[in-house]
Amino acid sequence: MSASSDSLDLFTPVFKHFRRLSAADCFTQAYSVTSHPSLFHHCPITTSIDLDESLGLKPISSWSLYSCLFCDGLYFLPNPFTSVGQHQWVHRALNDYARQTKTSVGDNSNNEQLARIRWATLGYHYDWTNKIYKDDDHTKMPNELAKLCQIIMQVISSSTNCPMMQAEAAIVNYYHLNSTLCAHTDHSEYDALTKPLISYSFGNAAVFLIGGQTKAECKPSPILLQSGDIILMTGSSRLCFHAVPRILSDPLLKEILCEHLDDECCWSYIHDKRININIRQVYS
Ligand SMILES: O=C(O)CCC(=O)C(=O)O
Ligand SMILES: [Fe+2]
Repeated sequence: MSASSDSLDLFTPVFKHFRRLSAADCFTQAYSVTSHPSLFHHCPITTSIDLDESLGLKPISSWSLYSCLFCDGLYFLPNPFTSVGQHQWVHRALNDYARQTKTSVGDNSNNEQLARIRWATLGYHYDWTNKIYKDDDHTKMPNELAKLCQIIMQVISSSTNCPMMQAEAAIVNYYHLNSTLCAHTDHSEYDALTKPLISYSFGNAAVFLIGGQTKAECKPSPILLQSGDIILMTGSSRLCFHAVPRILSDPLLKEILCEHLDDECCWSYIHDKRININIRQVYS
């Protein structure tokens, strides 16, 4: 008897493929603008905004924005951060976000717990057990994170037909080199289909897989995410299955953060980790 289309899983075999692949082959097989230019469509940026220095961004005139031709509604903004900026965001994720809020290792992480931390939540806290947000479980969204989200949204939505979004909840994911994130969809936000989700990567590289709204719809596509890269999921991509099968030690990381190697604490953490910060609007 053949598998019904509902039970057909085109996602897991690709996840397993990238789990097993050599790091060198992951770097070449996962899509980037340089390795697979025909899969990315350049979207000219038409806006100019004065940037607050605390955001650690390069001038907008130097950014390149792409829509991903392999996934409708997915946008890719290769690293718009300065190396000082990337360091600042890693520093905030470790020294502020991991210590002040709810995390996988309790509310007040010390240095030993920091090594074990897997996630932190900010703004409306995600309840992982019940897969909901509660309107009475909320801490302040850090100002600089809300500001960063607003600038990125303004640039992308003025250059595409992507709607704006308010930063109401953030999940910070802390990955070791052998960590994975299983296939899932992010559908707990009230207006998930019309409010985009922004996702920032810092530290080592990752293979990010994005497929269809069911695992049977299509094979997932692999994207290479490196330090500073931003993706935005809107439209139909917002509800697509995605996963991180692989974290890759990035030989360029030392060079990117080299000016800041005197910050021993940050480097000793990030040299074999990846940090992902993703931002959502919870309520409509
Ligand atoms: O680490 C990533 O790039 C993805 C994280 C993610 O999908 C999530 O937290 O929902
Ligand atoms: Fe997700």
